[in-house]
Amino acid sequence: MKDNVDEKQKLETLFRLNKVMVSGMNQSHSNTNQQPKEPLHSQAKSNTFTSNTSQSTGNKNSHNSQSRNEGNKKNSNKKGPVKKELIIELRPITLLAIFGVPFVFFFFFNREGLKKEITFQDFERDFLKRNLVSKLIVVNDSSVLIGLNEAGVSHAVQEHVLEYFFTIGSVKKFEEKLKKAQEEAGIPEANRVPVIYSHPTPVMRTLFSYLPTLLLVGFIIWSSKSMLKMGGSGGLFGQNKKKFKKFNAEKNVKVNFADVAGCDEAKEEIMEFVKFLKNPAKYERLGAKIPRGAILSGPPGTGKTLLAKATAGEAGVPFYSVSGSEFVEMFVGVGASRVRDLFKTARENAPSIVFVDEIDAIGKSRGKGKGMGGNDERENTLNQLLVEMDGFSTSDHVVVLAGTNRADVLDSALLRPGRFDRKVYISNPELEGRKDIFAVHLKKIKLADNCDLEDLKGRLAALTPGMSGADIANVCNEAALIAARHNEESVKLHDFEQAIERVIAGLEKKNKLLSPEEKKVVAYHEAGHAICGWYLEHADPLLKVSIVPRGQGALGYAQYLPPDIFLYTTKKLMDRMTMALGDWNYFIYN
Ligand SMILES: Nc1ncnc2c1ncn2[C@@H]1O[C@H](COP(=O)(O)OP(=O)(O)OP(=O)(O)O)[C@@H](O)[C@H]1O
Repeated sequence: MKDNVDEKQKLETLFRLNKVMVSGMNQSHSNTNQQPKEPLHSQAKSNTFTSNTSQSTGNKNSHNSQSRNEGNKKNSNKKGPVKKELIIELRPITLLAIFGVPFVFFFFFNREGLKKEITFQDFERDFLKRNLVSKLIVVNDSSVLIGLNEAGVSHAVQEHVLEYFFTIGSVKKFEEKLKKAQEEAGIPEANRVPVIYSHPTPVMRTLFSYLPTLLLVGFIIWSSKSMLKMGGSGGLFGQNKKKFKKFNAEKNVKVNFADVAGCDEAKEEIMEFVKFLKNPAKYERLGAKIPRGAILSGPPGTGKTLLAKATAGEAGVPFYSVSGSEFVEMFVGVGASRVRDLFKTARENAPSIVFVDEIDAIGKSRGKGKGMGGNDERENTLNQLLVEMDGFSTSDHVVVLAGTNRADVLDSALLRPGRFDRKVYISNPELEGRKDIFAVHLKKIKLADNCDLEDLKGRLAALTPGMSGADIANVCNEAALIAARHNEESVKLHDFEQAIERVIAGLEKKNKLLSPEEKKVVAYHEAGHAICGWYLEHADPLLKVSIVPRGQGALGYAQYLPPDIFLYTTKKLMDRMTMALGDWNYFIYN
């Protein structure tokens, strides 16, 4: 019995909640002209499809509310304090605190079970004629929700139903049927049931309509945060200063000209800048203008960066270096901004040297590749560089050096006098140059006692024709590594020879086992080269033949010592070709 009462109370509560929900729904979705602040039933009255004058409607409204109040009073007399308590509990805060979670659960998951579909005839007989209806809500022009008055609620509670509804074919027919039914029931026009038209948007549909926007906003926030984490950038639309400042700054450069060997002519050219930076007054007094900058070009590893750094070290000025490729970012304007920032810093710390490595990354001739996706951002960066170089006078005491392997592709605007007016070419070192470079790098290596430095550097220089300064530095380092691998106390000539082989031909492939037959073929092949080299008068002297596989694909190799010459006679070229084609296998197998 007690359970039954509880159940009823719960259901009544639900009715109240349902009423609040429905009234909220009406206020937001009804296609009528209701005033949102008016009580629900009086709002509804203004939407009856019976045609009344506005004055009479107002009267009817007050009449209805009055009768409703009376009804309320009667009902409250019947049910007493229970009903009053229920009304008090419907205050929003109380509602949220006490019924929030169960209500949400109940409303979303259990509502369906408490709905009851009836026919129009049922509605007419059980609700309309018994005067249980307070209003009718036509939802999406397809179904009609029955709004119950207090008596109706009691009826529904007894039936354990939260909502009654019936479906309709068309609104027009429904209206006609309702009108007829009300006439038959003898309901006076003034008391006819108000009809509200509602087109609620399902929660999920609303959510889905906002989903793309929410995803986009989420993505922007996420990418902003992750870029911030990745270092320096202030997000997708907010590149911050940190990222622009991406250049190396060395205030106290330790490298000087003694560390750069084998490029005396280049050093001489650059020396002028050093003298200017050390004593600018001497030049300015005579009205001389010192060149703004120099392009250092040449094959990779010939010491261009080293020379630029040594210039700063020699002059005792700060050195700001950046790679051309670092200017180019996916964001428009970042490159130009970095150039501005770089030059601003250099000017603030003048006298100073700015070095742009791989300047061809931004300094390529403009206009090429237009229409095929030419890189405007690169051009913007280059333009900014040109502007900056024009913008400072020699009195700024900033020298700009740039390194490139491709001076031939540079924009002519860069090379005109007043910008990079000096062009310094640094080639691979020749025998004497290699000796000097070996001397620089051998200084740092612990040599065996029986190694004479003069003799060693001569030998090594002879063994390394065509090598760049970087190759030579690599050979010295490899030799030290090999000696360490063999637990030697010092580095010997043998270690250097192994290092040179490794740098020239690649790593020895110990696992690549050749069959005796294969070894024989490789041996004949290499012997062919060797014998040609040995007997031909103008061929390069042969140094070594090996059938130990090395590197990616070589099964053996023959090493020669070509002299540092620039002109080849016909005889020399013929002998070279004979030696290259001197594959003895041909004679053996044919
Ligand atoms: N002339 C040289 N004297 C002494 N060391 C050298 C010389 N040239 C190159 N090296 C060695 O090679 C290393 C690499 O040289 P560097 O970076 O200056 O070459 P680069 O010409 O700028 O190369 P890239 O064109 O690839 O930028 C140097 O750190 C140095 O150890």
